[in-house]
Amino acid sequence: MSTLSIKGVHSHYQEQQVLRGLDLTLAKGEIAALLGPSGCGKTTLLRAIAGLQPITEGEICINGQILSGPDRFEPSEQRGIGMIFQDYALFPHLNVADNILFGVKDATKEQRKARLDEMLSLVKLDGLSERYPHELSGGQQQRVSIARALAYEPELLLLDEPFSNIDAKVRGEMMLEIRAILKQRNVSAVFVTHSKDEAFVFADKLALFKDGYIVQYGTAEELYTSPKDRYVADFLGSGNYIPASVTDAFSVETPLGKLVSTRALSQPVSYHGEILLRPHQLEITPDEEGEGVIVERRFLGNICHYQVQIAQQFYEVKSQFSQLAPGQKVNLHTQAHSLVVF
Ligand SMILES: Nc1ncnc2c1ncn2[C@@H]1O[C@H](COP(=O)(O)OP(=O)(O)OP(=O)(O)O)[C@@H](O)[C@H]1O
Repeated sequence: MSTLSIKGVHSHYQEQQVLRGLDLTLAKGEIAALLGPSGCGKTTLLRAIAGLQPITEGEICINGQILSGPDRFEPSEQRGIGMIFQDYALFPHLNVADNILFGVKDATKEQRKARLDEMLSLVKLDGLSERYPHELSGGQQQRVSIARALAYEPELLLLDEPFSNIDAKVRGEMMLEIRAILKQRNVSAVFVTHSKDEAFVFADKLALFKDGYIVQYGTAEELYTSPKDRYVADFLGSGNYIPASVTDAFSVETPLGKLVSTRALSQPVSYHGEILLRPHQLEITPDEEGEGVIVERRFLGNICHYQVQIAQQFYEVKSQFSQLAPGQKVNLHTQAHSLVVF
């Protein structure tokens, strides 16, 4: 049984429809990222799951129990959900221990002490239980907020842009650390972010939003390698779009010649469209008789980014081969892979 199940959810603010029929399921221990540009409805869905936003159609269930539905609305505090916010929302007048134990009711003094020690060790804050929030770094405050949410043993954890106030240098490490804690406790989580890079690092599945819809839901790899449309493809990374005609179930004819797909194409023979080639999928070889010419080169450390012109078309290429200079004649190739045709 999935921990979280969202079916046909709609929600409005006054007259404005903000969520337009969302479906999403999350298995026990899975982490989903709600990803998309500003104003597309990510936070509204998170609030609806938490019971802080009413829904007008559909249902939201945890472990098969309806929390929001046509005739049901479970109050937020009875949903068994923990929340972690961008600004941590710690109580400034409570020390670390009291912040962490705030939601732990119905427990003896010994149980509370044991839970506190377990949480402090989990988030690596042993010895800091007497400190107040203003005596901690941003990263430490974030860890307290995680300990507080987990101390309450939620079925589901909701995180609203939890890393946006963390210094870029420690952000990556912090994300991996929190992900490891959630995996260790087998806690399911839903996480809101604008950033595909954060979603790639932190989540098992991505729900890409657009104007109140989820355009595609799946693993990062599925969305990256098999995007449903150009919106998904572009959100997850840059790409070259090249005119293409389907010649048989596995190949297309393009200005770069015949390209072969390792997976059957869904379009019929004679379909005219475009194929997506990511910059790293193009290989560049110097060739004085080549059809292409390098018009721009940017050195990025471990790779070089080239812009190559062939006839009227420009191609973005990322290559580990850094010896080429503007003006150099080249050819472009791609290895057989699962081609994406739109
Ligand atoms: N309290 C509110 N009253 C009226 N409209 C709101 C309210 N909160 C959000 N909205 C509107 O609902 C839509 C979705 O907002 P939401 O906050 O869910 O987007 P988001 O994807 O989380 O954006 P962001 O990434 O900027 O936080 C937007 O058009 C927003 O203007």
